[in-house]
Amino acid sequence: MSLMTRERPLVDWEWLRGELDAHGCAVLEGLLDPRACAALAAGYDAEEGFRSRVVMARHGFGRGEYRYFAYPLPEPVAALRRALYPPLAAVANRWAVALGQPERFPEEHADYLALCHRAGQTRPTPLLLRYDAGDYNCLHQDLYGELVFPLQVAVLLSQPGEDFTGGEFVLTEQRPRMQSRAEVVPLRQGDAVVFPVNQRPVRGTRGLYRVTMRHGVSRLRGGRRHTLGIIFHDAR
Ligand SMILES: O=C(O)CCC(=O)C(=O)O
Ligand SMILES: [Fe+2]
Repeated sequence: MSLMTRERPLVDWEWLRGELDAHGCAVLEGLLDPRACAALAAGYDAEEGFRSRVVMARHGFGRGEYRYFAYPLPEPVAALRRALYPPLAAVANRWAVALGQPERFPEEHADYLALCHRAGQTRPTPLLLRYDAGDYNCLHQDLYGELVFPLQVAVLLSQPGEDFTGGEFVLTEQRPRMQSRAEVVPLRQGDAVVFPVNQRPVRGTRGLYRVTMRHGVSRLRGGRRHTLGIIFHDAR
């Protein structure tokens, strides 16, 4: 999949960088078309292609379930992971400099994965999530080892209002010695939200400071909601 057509870039990376710096998150509208969304969501029930299934209530993660894809990832998922990584790595590197962190991220995802694999993080992290009425996802961070790529993406595969109600994507930002700030991200089917895994730099009146981010999903009031999660580091 190419995120750039000759006529029009599918993603305005300049704009995205500005949104991420200013607000910590950004929405890529219509990243997947409804057919691609439906095909991915229907794949949730496939017998093969996944390495594990997690029932959230069993772990205190919330209510609902998810499945981690196995390698090789389905082509649309692999293509998205590959295509979204380079521009996000540029943001990640700027953030690392701003936060005074020593790590730098290679330009290509294959090279970053090689680092993960060398560090023993070899299991794929892209996942499909499924929520039914009453389900929710507690605020969390998707950390799976020492190596953390600081941005991740979630694509809403279902149509709000039609397939489900409630179930909003929520981000919280915990500021040092201050009260936390919440953000609800409105998404339509096929929209992707880009957000920080763990921390991000915020420009305050007295310089840069570091905030801790968490994400989750509010309770579904009805219907069924599927999401595709794209995390760029692999898991131990
Ligand atoms: O279902 C959602 O919108 C959130 C999914 C999630 O937690 C993730 O992709 O890491
Ligand atoms: Fe998550």
